[in-house]
Amino acid sequence: MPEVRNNAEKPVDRAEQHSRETVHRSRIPVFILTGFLGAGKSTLLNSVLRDPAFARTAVIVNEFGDVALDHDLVSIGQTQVARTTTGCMCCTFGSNVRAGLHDLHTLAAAGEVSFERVIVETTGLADPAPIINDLIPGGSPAVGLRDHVVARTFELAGVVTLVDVMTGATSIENHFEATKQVAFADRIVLTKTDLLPDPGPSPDVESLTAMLAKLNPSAPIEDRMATGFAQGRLFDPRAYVPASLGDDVTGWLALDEALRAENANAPSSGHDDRDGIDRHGGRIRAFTLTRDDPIEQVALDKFMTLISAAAGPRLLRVKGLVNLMEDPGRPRVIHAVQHVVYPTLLLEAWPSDDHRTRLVFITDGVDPKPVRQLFDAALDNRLSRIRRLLAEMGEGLSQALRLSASRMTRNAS
Ligand SMILES: Nc1nc2c(ncn2[C@@H]2O[C@H](COP(=O)(O)OP(=O)(O)OP(=O)(O)O)[C@@H](O)[C@H]2O)c(=O)[nH]1
Repeated sequence: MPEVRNNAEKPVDRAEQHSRETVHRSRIPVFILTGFLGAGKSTLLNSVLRDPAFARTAVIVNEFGDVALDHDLVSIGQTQVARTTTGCMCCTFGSNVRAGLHDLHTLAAAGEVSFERVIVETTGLADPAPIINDLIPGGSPAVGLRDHVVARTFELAGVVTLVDVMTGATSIENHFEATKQVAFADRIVLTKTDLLPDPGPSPDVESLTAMLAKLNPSAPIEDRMATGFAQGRLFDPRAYVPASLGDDVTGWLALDEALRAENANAPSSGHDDRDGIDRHGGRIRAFTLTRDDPIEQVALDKFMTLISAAAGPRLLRVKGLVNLMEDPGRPRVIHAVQHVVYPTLLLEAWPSDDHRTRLVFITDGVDPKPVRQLFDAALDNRLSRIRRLLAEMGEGLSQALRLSASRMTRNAS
């Protein structure tokens, strides 16, 4: 197990002090739980929600793309309440975190629910700036009664960022969203240290920790797998003070406001294009593969192996519920994060009436069409078609890689 130290003594003391203060708050604390795709947000959230101390917790889960799956994968207890929002929260104009909070407030005012904290799980691709701006005094201006109600009722109390030790460094190097998630954190948690090949100090984790400390010198860094790690403490109410996180953070918040103001003033083309800002550079795609009939385990395994070999790190995330022919009453949950395919989990029952196989893909520059074709060919065991598609995908992907490399070279010169 790597030794992960708190990287800055003074700010840790300050953060601890905030946590210990008995603050009589008039507003409900809201925590942002973020981290790049597959970092382990839902896993940690599920674990926290099982703690009786978190019985009065409301959850907002935001998902990239149109198909919500996390609401089936985040298990809430009887007294907890969850809301799912689809469409990337950071790209939605006037981010819909305020809409979600207002919805919770309305339910609470009607006496239908009661909660003492809210945890917002962002998409793995979220740029935290617009979400934070919607929740802090002096951030995005309140437009209308709804925003005023939210500002009077809720306050941002912390930003917890998870970093996967297997893929964290690559994600930070390749995706600016991952960098910003780290920089905006007031708590950082390393996940998946149990997957490291050797117990004991790891040079990779040490260099990742140094990278994180450089991006964010004040947030304490903890290891989710370390003895004594207290996940509940991550959600101790405290004051979230962006200015204490450095100039980059305050600059990004200001830039976000300017971007939103510019977008709001842009003339409408009639296509409602002011509804959102694509902050992910147009390359990131989310799509879903579905199958009505149960599928064979062997076909599923074949497809997952082929697609992860063909698309490699451009396959940012796959998650899904699978209806297996061998055991149709109990869905399998599958997860892949970049090149890492995780062991399949078994659910004892379907979480809803929808028993179709649904696989959500988030990719970087990978066209959905050949992925769909490969899925169909693998499930129907059409070997010659699989071979042809793989050859075409290989060529298509290497062309895409060459293009983006030449674009990067042009931009750099
Ligand atoms: N071994 C190990 N696996 C983990 C850990 N945390 C998460 N996982 C696994 O990593 C995969 C992704 O975890 P999730 O919790 O779904 O990740 P996420 O951040 O919610 O994913 P997105 O919402 O898609 O960004 C799942 O297979 C988890 O079981 C960990 O600390 N150790």
